Amino acid sequence: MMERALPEEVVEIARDIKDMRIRGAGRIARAAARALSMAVEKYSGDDLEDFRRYIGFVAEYLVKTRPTAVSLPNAVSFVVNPFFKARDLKSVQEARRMLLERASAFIKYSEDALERIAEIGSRLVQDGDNILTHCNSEAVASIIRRAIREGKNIKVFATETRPLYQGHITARMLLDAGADITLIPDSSIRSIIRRIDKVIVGADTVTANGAVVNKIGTSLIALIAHERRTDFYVATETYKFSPYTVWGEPVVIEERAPTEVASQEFLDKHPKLKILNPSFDVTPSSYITGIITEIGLIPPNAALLVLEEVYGREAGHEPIQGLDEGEV
Ligand SMILES: O=C(COP(=O)(O)O)[C@H](O)[C@H](O)COP(=O)(O)O
Repeated sequence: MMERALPEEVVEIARDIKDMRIRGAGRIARAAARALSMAVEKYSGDDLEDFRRYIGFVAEYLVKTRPTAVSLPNAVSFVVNPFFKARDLKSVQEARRMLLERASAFIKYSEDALERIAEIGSRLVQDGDNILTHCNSEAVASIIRRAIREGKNIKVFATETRPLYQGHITARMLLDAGADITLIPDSSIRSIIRRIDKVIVGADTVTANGAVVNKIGTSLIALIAHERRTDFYVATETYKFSPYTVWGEPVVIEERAPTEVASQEFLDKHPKLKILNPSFDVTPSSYITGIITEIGLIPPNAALLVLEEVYGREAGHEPIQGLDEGEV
């Protein structure tokens, strides 16, 4: 792989994604689209072949920041694939325009999708509902905000979401929206579930067979909800459906640093101690009541149909084009 200097703004966004200053699958996807725009704007040459290699390099660099949320490679593919497929481009200028248009189209799509999800999701929320959520999902937050705006009197229970406490972000966000919100320890779900009418969580990846990959602990909540016959919904944009899983490519579960679980001091004191810190888990489709997307409320078993709808006959596997071309 050829190393090449990247604009500082692109490096900074990649670093923010890696270190989770930008986090959540939707925000990560939009940040990647923004980073691609910046990379395009900062390119100063006029050699189309060199520009192709440069964009391929930036695309791969961005995709490598975090492995689990398919929204990231899907956003990058949405922006760069038409460019790599276009055989009639005559100048860098023309290519630049195309990429910038695709990047802003993705960002707009993503923002509009959240509004649609809010609209569709809030129809499921009844006045008086107690809703449980896990981690921090802007798709879920958009539904809850909308339900509150519609005058529904609801209570929200948010898990802390250890080890990084994304539940605190959810609590802050929803307090700002005027929600009645209660923060609960992750381990309290089984004793609290009897008070819950609906669980709504976000997604990092939805597989072709309707399983949902989301923050670690999600599958345990789904299991407990299933045991008690409590509805368990997933709110997600369709660009979190993974075309890569159609032919069985596994979803890589991110393993994060041991220091997120125990302090360096504690680890130094106990050098034989092992730590496992998987960041996501997989909830099987049989525990999921429905998936709330911008194209409608779908049964998890229809995930493959959504992939066909979004990717057409390319749903099998559309890798980011250009990444295996030449030296990139
Ligand atoms: O699991 C997480 C975030 O994990 P992390 O904090 O490790 O990124 C969220 O539930 C999904 O990304 C959906 O979020 P959104 O609906 O905002 O895309």
